Amino acid sequence: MANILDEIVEQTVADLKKRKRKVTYNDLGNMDLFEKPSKNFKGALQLDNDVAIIAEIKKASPSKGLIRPDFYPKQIARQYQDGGAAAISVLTDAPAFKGSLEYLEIASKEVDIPLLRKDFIVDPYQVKEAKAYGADAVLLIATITDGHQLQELLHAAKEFELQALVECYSEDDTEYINFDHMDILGVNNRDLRTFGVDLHRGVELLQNAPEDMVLVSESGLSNAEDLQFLFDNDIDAALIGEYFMRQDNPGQAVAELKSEFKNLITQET
Ligand SMILES: O=C(O)c1ccccc1NCC(=O)[C@H](O)[C@H](O)COP(=O)(O)O
Repeated sequence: MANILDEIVEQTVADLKKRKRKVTYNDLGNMDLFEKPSKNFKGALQLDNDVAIIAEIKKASPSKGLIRPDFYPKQIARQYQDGGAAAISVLTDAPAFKGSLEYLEIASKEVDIPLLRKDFIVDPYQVKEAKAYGADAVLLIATITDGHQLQELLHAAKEFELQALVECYSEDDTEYINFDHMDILGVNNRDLRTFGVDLHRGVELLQNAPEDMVLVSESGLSNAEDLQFLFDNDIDAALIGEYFMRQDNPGQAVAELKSEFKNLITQET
């Protein structure tokens, strides 16, 4: 059955054709940020006695429409860093999320914490593009690639010194992927047919991962109890977009969430 990802990928492939005509694969290597040394995204997610927060710059989404009308990516990136985010995810898909590669570039020039390009990556060109616009890591969605394509994209990430967060949606994905060539695994808690989120299902799926994998829970997270649940299940990081983007000061919201979570786990021990 076709789902929202099929529609997004179809659009991505069409847009990609146009972008490749404007900026060739070789041209990407001549862009200023291409030479910027990559930061350690994976290392930033491995905190002692804590759940790392990957805060997302997200203007809109297919499930919620426009989320943040007053949208200033430079300010948001700075606030996220000041609020204690371990890393920032930047949505660069334009048609479905009103994102842009420019937001990635802006964030890269503003902050020192690692940046994840969150998009629907199906072509090594997009991996090189991520590097050229200042990303330190890329999101690779297992569901929209076959095993061979995923390996090709992981290889491209390695070539451009980017780390990869491989995202799964269901058991079908975790069953076919080859864990040998990856070290950060995410599960998206969102059901692509209903857009409902189920944190427990996501955490259950992450329990199947090899022991040394860095684990990320994505979508629908919004409070300290959610983080506590992840912490109790040995999940390393939480990727949070909408909740922060709906707050007046997204960075302050990161700081408050971190502090509430700390209080909770202090009570627990
Ligand atoms: O956000 C959506 O509506 C969406 C729909 C279909 C595919 C992906 C989608 N979102 C991308 C993401 O994975 C989220 O932006 C990210 O995990 C943060 O989620 P949230 O905290 O719920 O904004």
